Amino acid sequence: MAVKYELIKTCAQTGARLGRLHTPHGVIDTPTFMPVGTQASVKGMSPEELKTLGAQIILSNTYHLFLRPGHELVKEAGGLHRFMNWDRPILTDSGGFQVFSLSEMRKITEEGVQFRSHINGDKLSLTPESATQVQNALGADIIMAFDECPPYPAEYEYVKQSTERTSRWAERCLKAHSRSHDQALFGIVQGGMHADLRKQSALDLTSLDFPGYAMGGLSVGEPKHFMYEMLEETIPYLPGNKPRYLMGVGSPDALIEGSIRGVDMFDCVLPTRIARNGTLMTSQGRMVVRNAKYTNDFGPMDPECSCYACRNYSRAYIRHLIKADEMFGLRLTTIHNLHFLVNLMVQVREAIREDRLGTFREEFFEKYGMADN
Ligand SMILES: CNc1nc2c(CCNCC3CCCC3)c3nc(N)[nH]c(=O)c3cc2[nH]1
Repeated sequence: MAVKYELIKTCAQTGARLGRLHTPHGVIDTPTFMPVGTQASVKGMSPEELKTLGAQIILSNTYHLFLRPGHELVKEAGGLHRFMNWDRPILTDSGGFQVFSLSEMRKITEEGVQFRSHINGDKLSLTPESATQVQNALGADIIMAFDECPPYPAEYEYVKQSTERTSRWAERCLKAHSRSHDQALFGIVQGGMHADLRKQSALDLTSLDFPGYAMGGLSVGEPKHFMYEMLEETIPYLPGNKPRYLMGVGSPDALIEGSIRGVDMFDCVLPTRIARNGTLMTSQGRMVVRNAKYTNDFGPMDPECSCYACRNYSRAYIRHLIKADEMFGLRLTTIHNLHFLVNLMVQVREAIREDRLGTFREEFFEKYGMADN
């Protein structure tokens, strides 16, 4: 088994678990937050900086790399690890979600999805087979089944048909997956906001015995309590000895709430995306450093943070760089936000080890000010 999940312990206070995910490119401590590098780069970050802030695995994406530069080129370069000089684990998403969030003119059939490139308008298609073959060529350690993420809200009947088709697609991915690359193919549970469809999807996928399972179709605009309810309706039907990945989730409160419910892996573009407009996640809650009130503030962005940006630069300096549209400003805010979430998961793992994640949740929410996150 190329990718193996080792359950270390379950938190006595909650349903959270401490684990280690062994992959051909190294070990990942779980629960883990995975920085997103959509186009084979975590925007503005070097691999060395990512390692310094503690990233153990990063994400990339089939849809984007299929369109540009093309998976054959990445394969010719020796695969994604060589191409981007990242020698730790990589996970690639299968592209289905991005087709729907990025491209126009798309058409979905039993065969797969037809769409126009958002870059040059070319007519393209992705199927369970081709999405799997692209990911095999890219060479990530963990690859995702090709699925449809139903829109939210959506009619029950639509979600039912879509979820059943996603289960048929998952079987086709398994058949197309070439095992020569030592990669692990994870299944993706769908089912919208319907407990019965979530259960059926989980049963369909676990009958195919994947090495890991993602929960998709969430973090699509639904109220957060719907997401948490769907986790509670799904996770009991997933095997305890396999990792669980909640796709597209990464606000601090959701990482804690998801971990409490037994999620092991998270990814989100939030920290890098909000960093690019000068919004920071700090121990005191969110802070917009470009705000005029920081003009003469010569203290660190977050007094409790030990990241490179907070140790060496002031709010006034970073505010100046962002106002002056200096690239270095966005690099510093990105370094901080990624370090904040990676470090949050270090604290979550510590709390699980010491059976106090429920208490940690209360303390964190109190300080972070669970207004908007
Ligand atoms: C933000 N919310 C959200 N994201 C979802 C995503 C994307 C997760 N992030 C992937 C990275 C971002 C670009 C490179 C890889 C989802 N992906 C899939 N395949 N299926 C979902 O149901 C699915 C559902 C998701 N919900």
